[in-house]
Amino acid sequence: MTKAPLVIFDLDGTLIDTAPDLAAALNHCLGVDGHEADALEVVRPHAGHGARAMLTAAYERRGQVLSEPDMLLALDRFLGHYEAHIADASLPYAHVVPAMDALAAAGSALAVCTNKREGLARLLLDTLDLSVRFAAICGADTVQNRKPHPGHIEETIARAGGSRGSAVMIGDSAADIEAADAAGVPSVLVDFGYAPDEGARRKASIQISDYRSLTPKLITDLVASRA
Ligand SMILES: O=C(O)COP(=O)(O)O
Ligand SMILES: [Mg+2]
Repeated sequence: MTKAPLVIFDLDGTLIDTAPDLAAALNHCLGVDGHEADALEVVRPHAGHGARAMLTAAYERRGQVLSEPDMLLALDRFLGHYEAHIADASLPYAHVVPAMDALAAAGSALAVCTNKREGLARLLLDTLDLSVRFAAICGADTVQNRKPHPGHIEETIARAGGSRGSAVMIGDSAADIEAADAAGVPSVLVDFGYAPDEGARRKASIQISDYRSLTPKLITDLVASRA
């Protein structure tokens, strides 16, 4: 029997616009070190690559390289602030909640596959009252190898009780699209996320600019294209 479609969402830059709270955590660290805050638009392109990448880029902009011990201290400070303010300003992208409602009503299961730590992903989704929608929430530390490794998507599918032949990955970055490609799963690139590079655009099965395009028919067509 063919399984119901499983729609797997990346989190940062795909399902939730987390950049404002990530930028606030970064600016907290910069402030402690006596630096001026960065504007959200400067930080946004780095927001999908994790705290270490955001800190590295911010100090690079100031001509500085943090030593590993200083980086570990900054990471601790960043994550402490972020956890305490995880959904002060983070919100689901426009139209994604009705799109998930329609997918679920049409029989699709939903899951999250994120390079955020699972605990932070769950805290964010709990705070926004979204966790119950997902058959699985699979973070970077849930698996041995995170995206772009295909194992991250394969483990998400297994935990959600889905199958590779009926799964579709929705993401905003090359890591999402490459992981899907390597797992043999069709992918949808959202072009409003944090890091849609050229390679991701080429490799994605399709691109969307608006969640009103993410219909049950689009998902069944993508699944059928791999059958
Ligand atoms: O936190 C990160 O590194 C990126 O998270 P994402 O995989 O949900 O975009
Ligand atoms: Mg992302």
